[in-house]
Amino acid sequence: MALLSGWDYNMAFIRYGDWWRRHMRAFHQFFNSKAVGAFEPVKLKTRRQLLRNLLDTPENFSEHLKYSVGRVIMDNQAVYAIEIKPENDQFIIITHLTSEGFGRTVIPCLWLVDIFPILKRLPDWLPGIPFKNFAKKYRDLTQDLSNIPFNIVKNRESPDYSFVSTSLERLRRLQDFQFDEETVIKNVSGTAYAAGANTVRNRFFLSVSGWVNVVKQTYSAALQAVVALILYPETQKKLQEELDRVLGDRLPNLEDRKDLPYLNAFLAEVMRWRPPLPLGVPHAVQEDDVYGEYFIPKGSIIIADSWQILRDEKYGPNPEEFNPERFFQPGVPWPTEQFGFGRRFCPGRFFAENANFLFMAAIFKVFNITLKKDENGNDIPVSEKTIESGVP
Ligand code: HEM
Repeated sequence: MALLSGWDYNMAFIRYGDWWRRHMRAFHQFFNSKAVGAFEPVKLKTRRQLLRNLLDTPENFSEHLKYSVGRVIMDNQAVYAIEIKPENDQFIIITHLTSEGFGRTVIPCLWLVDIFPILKRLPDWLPGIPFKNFAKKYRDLTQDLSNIPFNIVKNRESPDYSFVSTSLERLRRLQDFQFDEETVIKNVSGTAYAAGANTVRNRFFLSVSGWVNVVKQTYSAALQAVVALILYPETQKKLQEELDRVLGDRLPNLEDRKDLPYLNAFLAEVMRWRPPLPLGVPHAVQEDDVYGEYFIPKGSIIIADSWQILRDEKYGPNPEEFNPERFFQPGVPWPTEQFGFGRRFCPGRFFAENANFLFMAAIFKVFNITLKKDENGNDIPVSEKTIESGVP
């Protein structure tokens, strides 16, 4: 379904092999644990704007966050070096529209065509085939998401400092390169742009009451952090106590991360408690395989149940309870399964974790997060059951 909806350039859907390895190499150059430090200035600039926006219109929390991550990816010295307008920007709107489609595309077994690929041969003119209509609705938009910004940068007269620009410039100087190298650059930038934006937008559908329901169908690690603070208010006190003690009056930067153990444990617990992709990305085995007493025939779809794995007893008792302190118990590991497994393990995790830290730490430092009031001044409660689908 992902390929039918135009996501063929997204690395998560490229089959393992040489073509995928070339993408991964290009991606790592820019997003490895050291290289992502280069994003810090643009993240800090974006954060200032985010805090101002939150102060002015806190009820638009979700919108502001979505804009901020989009801006970090698009901005100078990042992927494209394209300035984002403060409101109604076409590049942010397009991520918003495509991520709605992406969310439904990756839900395992939602589409019959994922189980019986032969169905894709059905002609487009046959009426009443939901997957054809869905794919048609999103295909052009999904392709625009990658093509439009790439072509803007490619057609610039002088190079800038973005990933796309420096990679194209390097290519021009090389005497000997593979003819499709430009496609790799386009695909990698398109993947980073889509993945960055989708980190913030939920891939599943939410129904929460309270002030977080201003934008329904939205979730993110950040939004789940807010839900956790509302449901477990004592956590907010501990976070703010640590931030005030360590930082005094200033806002945190990446250097401070090592001195904020409670905040780190809090962010890890948000990912364990409400992983953004509860069932990961489905994969298919390329060869017959045997696991324990199971024979797995070539072509079988494998779905990693990250939601359940993150509830394993190795994370301590009461897995449904939100408890950052579980990571201070001896032998309890830091969670990783929210980022997938093996060689397809998420390569954007360093970027995502840094952005999450910088944005969340600053928000908790300067704001108190409370429930929205109804017209009589009473708190509107938030339901703990925030994810309606995509969870086993
Ligand atoms: C909280 C944030 C994020 C989470 C929880 C997350 C999670 C995941 C998961 C579960 C996968 C599939 C892994 C597998 O198949 O086993 C994945 C793949 C991927 N992610 Fe992320 N991701 C996040 C943010 C990002 C960001 C910000 C980027 C880019 C800047 C990114 C880039 C990618 C790419 C390129 C892949 C495909 C890797 C491959 O082809 O093997 N991710 N991510």
